[in-house]
Amino acid sequence: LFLVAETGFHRIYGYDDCKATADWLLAQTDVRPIVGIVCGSGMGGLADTLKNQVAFSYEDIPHFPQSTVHGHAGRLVFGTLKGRPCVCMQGRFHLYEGYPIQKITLPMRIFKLLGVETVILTNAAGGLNQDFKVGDVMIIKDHLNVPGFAGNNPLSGPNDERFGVRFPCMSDAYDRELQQMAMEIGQELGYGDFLREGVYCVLGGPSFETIAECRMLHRLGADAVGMSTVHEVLVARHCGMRVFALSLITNQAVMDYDSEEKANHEEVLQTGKQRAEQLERLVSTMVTRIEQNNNNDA
Ligand SMILES: O=P(O)(O)O[C@H]1O[C@H](CO)[C@@H](O)[C@H]1O
Ligand SMILES: Nc1nc2[nH]cnc2c(=O)[nH]1
Repeated sequence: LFLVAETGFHRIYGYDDCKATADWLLAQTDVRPIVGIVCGSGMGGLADTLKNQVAFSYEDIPHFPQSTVHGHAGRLVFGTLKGRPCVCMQGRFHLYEGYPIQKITLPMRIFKLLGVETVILTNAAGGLNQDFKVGDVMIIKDHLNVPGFAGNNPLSGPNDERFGVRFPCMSDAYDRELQQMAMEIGQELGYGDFLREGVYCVLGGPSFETIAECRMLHRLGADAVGMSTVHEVLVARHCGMRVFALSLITNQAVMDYDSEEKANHEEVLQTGKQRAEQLERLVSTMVTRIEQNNNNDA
């Protein structure tokens, strides 16, 4: 019964709710996705590259939250990428939208119950690493979960063993093989000049960081800062899906009191547009190889 318990004002969606939503979706499409993709701010074009689409507006999907942020269309798109069955969130949810953290990550559990094995997460982020430039693509190798330090973790609350263990390991959160694969594909596609790797730090937002905050995060080992992804990674790993994540560096975090730069969402969306095609090619090539990897394993 605790699965439908209330925490404070918010209903927790449990296994049965996630299953009901997954079954509702599966009843309306023949696509059986093995890869789930989440589009970051301004990167929704990725979803448009899926062929043979069956798309659902978030408002029509039982238990699904609604997108409220510009650059997040609010559609769940099923289809194929180079023949491989995928599902793609054209728009994600963020803490600052006011949703309880468990609701932000609900789609990851629905992905799992749809049959998804590998999740590819994308986001827009500010560059803290001084070697990074706007337009760089950072393969995420690790994260700093700042809201988690204060107890704001989507896995808080009763644990349902059908999803995963009470205390999941996170030292292997980002699949090393997939990171390697992305590097190789990036080199093959001629993206070596703007492909990086690094540590992503999540904050609650919606305000962008102060100069002192950027300096602090940089000293703590973060290469990029944003307001998403990490919560999804925690829930995806908890239920045993493989995770690959990347950040598009859409702006330079301001680290210097002499700087005239000001972070803003328009710049974030604009950079997304400029790199859209290359990101789409990188992700779709990865999807092709992920399938091959699984076949090789079999
Ligand atoms: O992380 P995504 O969804 O790409 O969005 C990023 O861009 C927005 C700020 O411009 C924030 O929501 C931040 O998290
Ligand atoms: N927190 C944060 N999120 C972002 N998303 C895109 N750019 C940024 C940034 O500079 N800071």
